[in-house]
Amino acid sequence: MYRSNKPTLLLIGYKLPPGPLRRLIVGNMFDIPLQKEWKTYDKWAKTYGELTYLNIFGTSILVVSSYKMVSELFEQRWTLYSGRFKSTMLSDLTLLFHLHRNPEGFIAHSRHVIGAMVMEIQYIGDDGFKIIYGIKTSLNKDPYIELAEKNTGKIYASHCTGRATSGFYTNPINVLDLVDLPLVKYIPSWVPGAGFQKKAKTLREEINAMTTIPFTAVKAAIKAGNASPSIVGNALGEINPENLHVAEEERIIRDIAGSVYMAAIDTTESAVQIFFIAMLLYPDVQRKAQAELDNFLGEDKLPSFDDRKHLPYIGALCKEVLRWHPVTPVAVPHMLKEDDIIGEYFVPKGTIVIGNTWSLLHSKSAYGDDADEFNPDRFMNPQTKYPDSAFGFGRRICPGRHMADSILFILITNVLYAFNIVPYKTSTGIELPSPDAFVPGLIS
Ligand code: HEM
Repeated sequence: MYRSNKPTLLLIGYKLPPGPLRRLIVGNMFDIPLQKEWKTYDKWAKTYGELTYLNIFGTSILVVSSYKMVSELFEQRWTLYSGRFKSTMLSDLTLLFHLHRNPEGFIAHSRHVIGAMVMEIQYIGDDGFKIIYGIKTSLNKDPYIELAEKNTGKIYASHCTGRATSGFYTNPINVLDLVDLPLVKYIPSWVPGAGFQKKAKTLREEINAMTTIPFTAVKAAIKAGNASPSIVGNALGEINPENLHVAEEERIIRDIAGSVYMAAIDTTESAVQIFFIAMLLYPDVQRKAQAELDNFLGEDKLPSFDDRKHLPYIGALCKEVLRWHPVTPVAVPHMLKEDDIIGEYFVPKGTIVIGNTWSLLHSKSAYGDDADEFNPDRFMNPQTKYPDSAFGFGRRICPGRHMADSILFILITNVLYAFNIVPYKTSTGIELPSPDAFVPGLIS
């Protein structure tokens, strides 16, 4: 394999990777399903192999479905495969989405701050978001958590390549809203089906609220002299007031904190919900985990982070939660920055590149014939691959993954130690969740 940045026209002799038949103009628009899109991606992986090529209204999409190809493209060729695609709906957004799209330039500074935020933290503890904003959250109806719950689903849905809905977004978003189709934004809003401009406006306002509200609260607290220590506070304190770019620096801090706020909450919360569903569907696993806790802790002590090394089955259970139903089953798309050659195939610049998370984490060769079942025992074998694809790929892999892992561990151990998770009883019997009932969308 070799890589070339030659212009498209010179690449005679190469073909596009295989994929479902494309229709005139719309391409594969109608091949992306409204429900459980990861199942379709999985079917494509089985039909077309490690690379599946799609095209929607002229925008190329490449689905990557093998560990070998994931490593080749997202890791070895990371300079090409780490871009973020531009969502037409969100294209006017400020730094936050520039950051997502293109990490170069002043972004080096930004990424440093994100890294510091996430890497220096082992766990959040009882104080919720104190670490980012220093804002104490309340147990009931906390406005900051509600803001995140209300909006993150929509934001993620806007980055999805399917006609997705998200758990928090009940109005379906059409694929036209989602992929980067430059001409689409010039369609007048009175054209039937083109109401996405209105949706985009609402979405922009909501994202703006998420980045601005907590940031403004921290600034007000600093001014009033009663701010708790926080990363936002520290970063603001480091700005040199004589710097000509104070406003720009503040904006960077605001948007980075906002992006962590958006990236952290809905994902982690979704993983916890998946844990509850698994415990309802697999009561034997629950009992086995509780037996491990009881054997080690006895009756007088709540589990803590330090106990992790003594609780291998719970550690395996946490990994299985991430693997069994990945929070982002169709991953967060990357964007290819230049034309590329992969073996006999040509992939054009601007292609949306999707790691096929679901298929990778349900691969029978990696996880065994029972890969569709929830079975933490598979991770008791140290040879079993850690489900890192649940956190994305290459240089874009989730920087909050260690924190997410710690949060999951402490929540799971404490819940299992104190509670039995049992199905809801109705007059007609017990109600179990269906493993097929996961909502479609980027965060499922
Ligand atoms: C179970 C919980 C979580 C899951 C499943 C998850 C998953 C992901 C995924 C799939 C991506 C995209 C990676 C890619 O583009 O290839 C991502 C990005 C990101 N995550 Fe997480 N995440 C979780 C929790 C967190 C937490 C707790 C934080 C912060 C404290 C966080 C911060 C971020 C940030 C800042 C990005 C953007 C990175 C970039 O664009 O370069 N995530 N996450």
